[in-house]
Amino acid sequence: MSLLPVAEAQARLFALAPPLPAEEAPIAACTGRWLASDVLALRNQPWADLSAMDGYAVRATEWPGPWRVTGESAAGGSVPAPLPPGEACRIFTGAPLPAGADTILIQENATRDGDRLTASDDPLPVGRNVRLAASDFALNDRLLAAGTTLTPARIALAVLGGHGALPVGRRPKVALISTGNELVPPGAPTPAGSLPSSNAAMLAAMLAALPCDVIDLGIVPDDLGAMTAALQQATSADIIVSTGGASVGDHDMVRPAFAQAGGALDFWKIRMRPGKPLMAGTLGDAVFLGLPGNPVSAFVTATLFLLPLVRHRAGSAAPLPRTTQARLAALLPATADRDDYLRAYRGEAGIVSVTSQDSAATAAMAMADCLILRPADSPSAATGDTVTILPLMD
Ligand SMILES: Nc1nc2c(c(=O)[nH]1)N[C@H]1C(S)=C(S)[C@@H](COP(=O)(O)OP(=O)(O)OC[C@H]3O[C@@H](n4cnc5c(N)ncnc54)[C@H](O)[C@@H]3O)O[C@H]1N2
Ligand code: MOO
Repeated sequence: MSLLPVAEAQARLFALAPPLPAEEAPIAACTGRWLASDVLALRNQPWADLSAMDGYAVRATEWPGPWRVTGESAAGGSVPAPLPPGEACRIFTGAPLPAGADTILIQENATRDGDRLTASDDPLPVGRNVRLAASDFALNDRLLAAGTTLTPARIALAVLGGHGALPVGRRPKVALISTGNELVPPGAPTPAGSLPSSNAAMLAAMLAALPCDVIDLGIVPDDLGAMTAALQQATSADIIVSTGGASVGDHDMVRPAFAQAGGALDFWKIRMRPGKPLMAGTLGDAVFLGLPGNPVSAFVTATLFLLPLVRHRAGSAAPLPRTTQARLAALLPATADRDDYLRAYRGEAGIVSVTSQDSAATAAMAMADCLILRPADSPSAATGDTVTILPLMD
């Protein structure tokens, strides 16, 4: 198989399975999820012309008074009676204006003597300190579009629009499988020949930022039967992810085990560095992603494929990571025949790639807060050149 370009592999991955069915989730369970359909306003906001300040509702044309203070209007109280000419209504922030009033004189600029009121500042334009009915949004306005992620601000908007629950994509179940005879669980003793398995903990930490449920199926030895059984056990998940055993060595069991378990491989080997041995396919209703075992390769391929796949299946209309442009603080060598995803950080003087770009260099990876995207066959880049970067989650 020839090496597949990254964008093509991402498109093929999304084509393997549609977004999961929608469900109605209470607002408290919506954070970070994606809307399955448009959200319309069930009410006007504000519901009436409301005061934006504590003070007096008056007619601006009667400035500077004197007015006779008659009624009072407070948020949550009853709608005040219409305001006769020459009169003012004591009013508080968020309260409805009486009919006839059009402007709020704030109390700091008012002189009051009993029920006699005058303005002590310059005339105000009509409508000052008033929030007009439906000026934020009106009944039946489309507040949010399907496929939008529910940020805190959008949750506020939906709630003010009258919603207590929203239609969102179901949370994908993601099963993690670590493979390798050399691996021991985090924190366990590491006799010679063994090392702690870090990939599942790293992937779970990356996935914690997304609306999904992670099931860690633990460490599976480099054994065809054991790996086949682990994959079969994982088919109730929506996404199955393995790390390790993805390459061409005698102990790399993932591809044969996937075939043995009944999986249909869609692609293997991507034109990227790190991450070349990445593979994907379907196993029952689940989408399978086989990530390389090197921790840096697993990190980069999870950033470019696993997190986007979770977003896609959870209903995102824009599942790919965002990129931006930035200036280099140091030169970069020319690239070879694969796209480079260099681990880098944003320094005071610009972007700096970390010291080691080896796909097993975790100490260097831990310094990175972005990836520099360098297409295959790029010439060297000089200090001050603009490059494309992909900011990483903190
Ligand atoms: N002859 C070739 N050899 C290799 C090729 C190739 O094309 N031809 N590709 C290389 C590339 S690129 C990569 S990336 C690696 C990926 O190999 P695997 O996915 O088969 O990974 P493993 O061999 O199982 O492990 C690689 C490395 O990572 C360590 N590892 C594995 N799992 C974990 C884990 N859960 N936590 C921490 N560390 C882990 C493992 O001990 C190995 O050191 O293949 C190249 N070889
Ligand atoms: O693709 Mo491997 O991830 O280059 O080391």
